[in-house]
Amino acid sequence: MEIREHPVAPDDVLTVDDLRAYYMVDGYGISRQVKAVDGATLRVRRGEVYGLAGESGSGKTSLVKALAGAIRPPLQIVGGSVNYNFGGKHIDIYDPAVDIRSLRWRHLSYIMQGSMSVLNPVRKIRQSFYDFAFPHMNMGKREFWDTVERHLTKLQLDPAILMSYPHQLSGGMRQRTTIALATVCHPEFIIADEPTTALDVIVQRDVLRMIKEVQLQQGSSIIFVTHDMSVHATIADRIGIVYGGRLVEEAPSLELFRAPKHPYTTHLISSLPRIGDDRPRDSLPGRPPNLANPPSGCPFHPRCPLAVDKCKTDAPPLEGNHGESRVACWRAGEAEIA
Ligand SMILES: Nc1ncnc2c1ncn2[C@@H]1O[C@H](COP(=O)(O)OP(=O)(O)OP(=O)(O)O)[C@@H](O)[C@H]1O
Repeated sequence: MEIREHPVAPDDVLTVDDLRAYYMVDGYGISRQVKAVDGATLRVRRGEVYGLAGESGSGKTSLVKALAGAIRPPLQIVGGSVNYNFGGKHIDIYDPAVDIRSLRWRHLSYIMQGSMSVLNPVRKIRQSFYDFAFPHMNMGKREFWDTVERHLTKLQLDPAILMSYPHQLSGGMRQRTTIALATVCHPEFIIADEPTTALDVIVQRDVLRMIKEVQLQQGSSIIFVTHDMSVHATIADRIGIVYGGRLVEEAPSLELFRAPKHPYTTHLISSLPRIGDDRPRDSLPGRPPNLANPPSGCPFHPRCPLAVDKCKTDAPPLEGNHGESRVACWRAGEAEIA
């Protein structure tokens, strides 16, 4: 594996430039490209929680698969780059000389959607820890089990769960166990795709608290994916909004919630329930774009209340105009929160 000194920005753990990942689909003799990730450029800093938001089908999962090096056909990388800075070493994840398996668990942990299924249903939890984590820990068995128990205790999980079968745990416990498993090797970077989606609100809160705890204890950087903006408000330091396979806005969380600049973000925030305000919320007319045949210009223009002619022909670049925020919109900042 080629490991070079990282050339830039020592505080950035992840540097993504113009990443494009398409599904190459053949059906009835016709080939189509689904442009699920269409030119993503972003940075994630050491120790930060970067939230990725956007409605179903916008491309969040495809983007994080590309970031985790978990690409399988029909998804293909068609351009751009994904670079990590692990402990000062620069790793281009799509360099053929890089063995992604050697990065898993210790450097890069990917908690994929429905990840509770990694727990083998017919074996005790203990066995899953042994199978997945032990080979990466460089220690003897006794020290390994001591480390696992300490880790579980720190995350407020009873080590007795090691002797349970997955079906004996509630959904929330299973998800927390999966997160404990994914973090026992102290990875520098964690990608978690919708880890709280199937859980009720109370259990969701426990899982979020646990993820925050991992970040504080281990100093890991985290990309956290959810369509639920209220979860982002709880956990994310910065948020990227994905629409139609593109990043359309990015800002520190407080700034994004206080003063969203993209009309789509403004809509997402206006739809959040507010205490004492039970007025019905307007839904967004129209449907998300078909990424096999995306609209010309800005992907949001067919649904945008502010669209002008230029939006139909010219795709706006994702640009920062002040501070840390970036937005891709010709009419940035003109929509108001309802
Ligand atoms: N195996 C596949 N073949 C073809 N197209 C796909 C495939 N998987 C996903 N897509 C398409 O890629 C686009 C992005 O999907 P993706 O799952 O990344 O979105 P998402 O924002 O994560 O949505 P969700 O939250 O529902 O998972 C969608 O248009 C989807 O239909």
